[in-house]
Amino acid sequence: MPAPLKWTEKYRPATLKQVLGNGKAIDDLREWALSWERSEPITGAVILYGPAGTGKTSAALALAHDFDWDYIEMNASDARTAGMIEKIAVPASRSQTFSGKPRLVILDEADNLHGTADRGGAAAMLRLVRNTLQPVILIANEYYEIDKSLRDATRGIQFRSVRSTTIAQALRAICQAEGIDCNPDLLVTIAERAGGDMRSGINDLQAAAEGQETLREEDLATAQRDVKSSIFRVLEVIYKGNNAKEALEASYNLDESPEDLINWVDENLPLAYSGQDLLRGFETLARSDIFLGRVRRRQNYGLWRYASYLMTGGVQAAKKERRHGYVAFRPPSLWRRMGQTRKVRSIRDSAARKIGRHCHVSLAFARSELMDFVGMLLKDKKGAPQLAARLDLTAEEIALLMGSSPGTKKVQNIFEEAMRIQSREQIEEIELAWRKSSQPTLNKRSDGLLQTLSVEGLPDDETRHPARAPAGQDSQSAAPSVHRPETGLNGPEAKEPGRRGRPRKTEGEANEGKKDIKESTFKSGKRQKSLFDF
Ligand SMILES: Nc1ncnc2c1ncn2[C@@H]1O[C@H](COP(=O)(O)OP(=O)(O)OP(=O)(O)O)[C@@H](O)[C@H]1O
Repeated sequence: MPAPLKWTEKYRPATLKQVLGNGKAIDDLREWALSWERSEPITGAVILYGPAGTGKTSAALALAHDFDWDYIEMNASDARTAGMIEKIAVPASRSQTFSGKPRLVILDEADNLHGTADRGGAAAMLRLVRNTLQPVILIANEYYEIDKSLRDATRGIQFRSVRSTTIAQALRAICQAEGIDCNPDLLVTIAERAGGDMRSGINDLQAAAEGQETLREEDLATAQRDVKSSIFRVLEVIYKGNNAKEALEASYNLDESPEDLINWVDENLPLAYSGQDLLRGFETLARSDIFLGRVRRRQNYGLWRYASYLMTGGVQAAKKERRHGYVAFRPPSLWRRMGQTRKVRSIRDSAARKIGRHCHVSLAFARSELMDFVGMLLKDKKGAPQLAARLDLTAEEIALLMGSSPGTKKVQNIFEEAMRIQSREQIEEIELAWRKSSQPTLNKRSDGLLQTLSVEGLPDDETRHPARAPAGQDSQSAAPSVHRPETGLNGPEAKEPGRRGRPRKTEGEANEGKKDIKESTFKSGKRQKSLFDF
């Protein structure tokens, strides 16, 4: 059964007028857009910043709708940010649309670059906003987490928490649309609890009211209790309760997979148990881990059930001695350690994946046998850019393979030259496609021609062009969405439920996006020079 549509998506404002509150921010945004319409832009880019759930992303999307602009949207916090900004957002920001109207470039989570120490991404974003020929909107929660140079090059527009009366008004409208009879006092309670976060208010209302004819106080209380079913409460039930079924059921409401939950139980077991209880507890946990291993090896998720029984009810049953007193639970230290090296590991794996794909060997083989070899090849000044272009390496990957830092001139030169090689190849492909085409005039039947070109005309060299690469693990997450007003792709289904910020795309959606990128590339065919003029 498909997951029910989140009300936050169902009722996402379609126009700027529908974005409630933050009148000054909306006026500033509109004024900036009008300056672009007059071709006298106040600034190339603006940063919409402020607390979560206050309508920043909605306002950016609504702006594109109101002005009938194409838009391309990317999540800037992705590990491959620098490369994707250079390859997708920069060309999009420097090329004209077929209609001649501006194309809005939206980069969500622009402040997360700093957190992931992605200096390459920050530098790419700075280049983007300084050289853009198209309007760019950066979205962030923390203005001061964004590099100062980036702040100086843009205009900041602040979004503030939404007033509870405004949230209550939105909740009332949703209740009416859903045909639910809602007591206004209850709506005010939900709105006040939301603390200025409209998304949170709408989510709370949905949790309490969906499927009901009338919203009652008890529904609200139950929904609140469910929300509070946090990992700490589940740990409490496991270690302190004496009903195995209850321990298992408590874990059902958690937003954690058994793979994550076992780390929590493992970390906190020595804090909660001692002596023989601790020994038995770890024995049970070890058995649970065996099932998790089988799930991973066989991809048989049915076995999660046994792993979950053992790590919740099983661990609870291992306790013979009743314990009292407060235990300060803590998150798994394994995660803390892994978090410190996660970035490096993800760069290493993504480089190995690209090498493996190109050499037709497994990721493991590429990692253990070929990485050093490729590193050596990259030290050859002449061949390095060509190799980096073939493998589609990012600056971080080149640096890792060469054992240097991404900021060094050597690495930057290879990366930039590789980008130029890729761009040249793209132009050649486009020219080839044009030559192949039997209908060279754009004016007549241009849409059909563009369709033909984008679907059939291009040789599909997946390895060189990540925008067209097969939706592997990494390309999936970084794939941007390109939208044209007439395609109607910007519907509510575009966002994955339950995820903050922009959605990760499914394979199908990512491929859809890639086809659109091709189309919009061709739509700007008239201005190919600027499109590839890095
Ligand atoms: N000002 C608003 N008016 C109407 N609806 C809103 C408003 N703010 C948020 N919402 C609702 O909350 C949802 C999430 O809002 P949105 O994604 O625009 O928030 P955001 O400020 O970009 O949050 P984040 O910083 O977490 O990305 C929207 O889909 C919409 O349903």
